[in-house]
Amino acid sequence: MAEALVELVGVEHSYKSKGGPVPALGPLDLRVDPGEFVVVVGPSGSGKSTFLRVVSGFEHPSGGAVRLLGRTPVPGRDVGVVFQQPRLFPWQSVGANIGTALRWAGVPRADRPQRIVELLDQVGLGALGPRRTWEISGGQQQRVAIARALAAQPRLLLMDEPFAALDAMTRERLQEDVRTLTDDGTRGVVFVTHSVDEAVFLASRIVVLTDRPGRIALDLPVPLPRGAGLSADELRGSAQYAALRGEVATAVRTVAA
Ligand SMILES: Nc1ncnc2c1ncn2[C@@H]1O[C@H](COP(=O)(O)OP(=O)(O)OP(=O)(O)O)[C@@H](O)[C@H]1O
Repeated sequence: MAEALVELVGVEHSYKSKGGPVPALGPLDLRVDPGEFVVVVGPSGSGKSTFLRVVSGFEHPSGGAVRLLGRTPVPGRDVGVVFQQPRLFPWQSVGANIGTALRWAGVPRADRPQRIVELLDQVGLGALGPRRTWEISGGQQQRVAIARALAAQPRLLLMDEPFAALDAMTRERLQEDVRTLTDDGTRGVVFVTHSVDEAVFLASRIVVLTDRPGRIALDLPVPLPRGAGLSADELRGSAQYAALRGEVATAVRTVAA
């Protein structure tokens, strides 16, 4: 079996507070392999963000072991992270924002201009490199954030409700693009959302968390077609999509009750 991108064994996390520890996550076991698009869905406060912080290494778990590509995670290495807000540098152009991410990733200066063009193309921003970040829309800013996360060519991309602040049309367009990120089978995505629709559309596998502390209530493969062929509208309109949507929505309602 190929090396796991993510391996969690008995992972749990509690926050310290004046009233004593607040159990937020686990214990849970999870393995994510290359080519998987895992969407973690759960009610508000179920530990979804905690889960991503633990996987990325920004938070050290209170118990259990986290392995990213077989090693203890180091924040900022191995993974690309996209947050709800794009967090761009407003004093830099769109291209320079991506250039900075390439510099952090250790890409030689001479190679950066070509990589900036490629990354802008990949996220559908073609000619917008010279623009300032405030001269582009919210959806375009989030595309820049995705390009920055892809700059280091990470095997694993972590996304924490990245489209929550966007209008419905922009969100759907970005979902269609992001859905293809695992198509070549080398990369994995772990995506957190509270939207069942978003989960069913994006995921190759859905993990439903229980109410706090978040444990795995349901771990469900999503057999919807991926890659070229079916249009997004056909997919969303299919009977299989509706059935899965119903199953996941029921699971989320049950754990939140
Ligand atoms: N720094 C902290 N100190 C104490 N408790 C915390 C802290 N951060 C989060 N929590 C608690 O841990 C639980 C999990 O929080 P987390 O942010 O991971 O949930 P979430 O599923 O991402 O929520 P949402 O969907 O509302 O963003 C929550 O009940 C929250 O109140």
